[in-house]
Amino acid sequence: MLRQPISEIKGVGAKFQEQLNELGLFTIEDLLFYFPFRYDTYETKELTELAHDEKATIEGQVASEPVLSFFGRKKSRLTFTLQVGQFAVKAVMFNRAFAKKQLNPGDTVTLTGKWDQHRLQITVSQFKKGEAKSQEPIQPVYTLKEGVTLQRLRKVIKSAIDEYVEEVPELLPEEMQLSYKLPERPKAVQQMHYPECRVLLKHAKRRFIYEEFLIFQLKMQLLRKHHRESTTGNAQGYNNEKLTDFVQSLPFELTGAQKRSLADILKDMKQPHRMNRLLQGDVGSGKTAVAAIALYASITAGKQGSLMVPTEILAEQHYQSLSGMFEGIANVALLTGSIKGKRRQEILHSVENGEVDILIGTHALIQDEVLFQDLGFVIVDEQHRFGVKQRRALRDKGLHPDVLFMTATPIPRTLAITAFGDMDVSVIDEMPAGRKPVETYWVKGEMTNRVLSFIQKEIDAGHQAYVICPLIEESDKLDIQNAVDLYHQLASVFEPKVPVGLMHGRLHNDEKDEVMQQFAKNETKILVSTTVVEVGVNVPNATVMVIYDAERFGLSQLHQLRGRVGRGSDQAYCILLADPKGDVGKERMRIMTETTDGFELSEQDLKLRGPGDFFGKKQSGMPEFKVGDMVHDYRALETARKDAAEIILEEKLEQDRKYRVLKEEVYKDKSLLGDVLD
Ligand SMILES: Nc1ncnc2c1ncn2[C@@H]1O[C@H](COP(=O)(O)OP(=O)(O)OP(=O)(O)O)[C@@H](O)[C@H]1O
Repeated sequence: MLRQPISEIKGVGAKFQEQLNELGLFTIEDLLFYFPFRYDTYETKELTELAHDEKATIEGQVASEPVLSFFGRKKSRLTFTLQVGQFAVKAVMFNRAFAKKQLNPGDTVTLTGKWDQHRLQITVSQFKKGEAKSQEPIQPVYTLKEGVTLQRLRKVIKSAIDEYVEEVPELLPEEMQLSYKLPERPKAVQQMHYPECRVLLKHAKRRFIYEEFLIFQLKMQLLRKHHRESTTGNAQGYNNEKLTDFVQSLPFELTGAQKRSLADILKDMKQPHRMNRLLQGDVGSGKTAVAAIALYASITAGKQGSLMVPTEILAEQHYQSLSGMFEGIANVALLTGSIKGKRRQEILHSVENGEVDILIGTHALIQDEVLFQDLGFVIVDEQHRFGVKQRRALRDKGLHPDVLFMTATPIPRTLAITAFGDMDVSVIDEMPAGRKPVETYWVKGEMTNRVLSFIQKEIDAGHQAYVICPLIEESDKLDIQNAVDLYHQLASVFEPKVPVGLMHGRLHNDEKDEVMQQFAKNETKILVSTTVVEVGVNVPNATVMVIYDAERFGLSQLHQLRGRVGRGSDQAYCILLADPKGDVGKERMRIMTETTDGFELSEQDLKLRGPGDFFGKKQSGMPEFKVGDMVHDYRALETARKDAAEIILEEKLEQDRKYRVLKEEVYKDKSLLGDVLD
């Protein structure tokens, strides 16, 4: 019955039906689940608690004879004084001349309207004689379209509820409803539209938030399961002994979190299905170390591995460090867009004939000409910078390579489990021992000289510094000009005693290599750079990070930049040079100085910017929820995720009749039925 068209409802004629259709409302069910986006409450408050310029409801006694005046054509204004406790409030009503007769001095009335705190004035949009208590306290407000007024929509929804709400099917089995104390579905629908009180509304919302998240999680996890079962993958029989030797040869002991992540990865490798895992960890937490070990494991299984990174600088850096690590035990090669001609052909050839064990590179790795002999393992660093297509292209090069995505961007867990609900996630939530949090200071532009002498002091102590110049998004030309200017400026202050290097995106690759090498070898002491050093660059001797015009960066980016220092055991410093104008800018600077925890920071960033902005709109691919909010309702999201996992593990949708309705709802999504994965 709920699937019947809206026209079945009394009072919905052809025209109204069309207008409702434009709102996406076709069936009675659509209408019942067209929830308000906001609720207006007409609960009275003390005058002192009212917010200026906001809607308010007040109750008081008419204290003066209402004065009616006319202006324009047919327009009128009615004013009177309302005594509210000890305050005399001026009430103004437009175009309600009729009300003059109804309002007599001494009458108790309840007025709703826009409150002007400064003038103690209310511009009335609704009035009612009598005390506030007799008013309906909570009013639903819906998204509307031309021709559909709020009153009309409320009325039709009311009719739909009166006649059909009992037919709304219960999706959740009783045990679930009971354990979370969720109201029954038909009752909850009713409360969403016509809440009797705040508490009941809250429970109704809670119910739909959970339900929405649960269905979403079930879909994501079913996709993941399907993905596993339908891909053959390869069980990689790595050599445990060799692996242990390798881990022991590292100059440090793995942290507990690194060990746990590694165990997750190795377990996936052994499974016959394809690994699809996200390795997430704060900057400098040691993801690359884990990746290297995993790559080695794959090599001991007789496969080739590949590491794909977002910038050439990073590719070069990983190439240097992995070549060192694997010296004598594996053959590492580098392939980037700038390696051309004969050298390129040679590399391509040795990748194809299996001489190369590990290929490191940028997007160049996914080009058609690159063929592997037997690609078993692919690591994609900074995954959200790669499109889905690119990831797939690389994956398709091997038979069924295991894929590990790494991200240094501290995606809040809430978002990770939502956005990547179809992946397994390992988190490195522990820093290597001996790390000291980076001390962060926010200083005004006028203090630049003091900052420069601080840099000098650190250099005297044997350390090095990064100086990041502002990023100008619209123009990387200007960006580079900035870097060049700043470089000259600093060189004139520090050189020749203290050599300064310059890095930016427009440099030739050979030049980039050289600049980076000089800095890594401590030949240059200060590196002036644009944000190209943002990700992954690892020079543990650098202890100072100065960021010019820091207010132009988002929190996550500042954190990434800051992560370039504090990678060794020496105390490191991050200095934010900023003169933010707005509150958000100031707030960002304050947060940066207060926390070095990337996860906390990104949660804060999310609050300041909203989820859409977090990954950048285009890349976001974030699901949209009707009732739930991923940030505020993250606990419900977590619970739903766990419950969904259990339901799937125990095959309740298939086996348990109590889950039949839920199953139908989940499988309404056609993508779960066809072969549409990846
Ligand atoms: N368990 C450990 N103990 C001590 N040092 C470690 C440990 N693991 C990694 N390191 C060192 O810490 C530094 C950062 O590690 P790594 O580059 O693996 O981090 P990351 O998470 O990849 O960093 P980023 O996100 O910034 O790229 C490196 O110099 C590395 O050698």
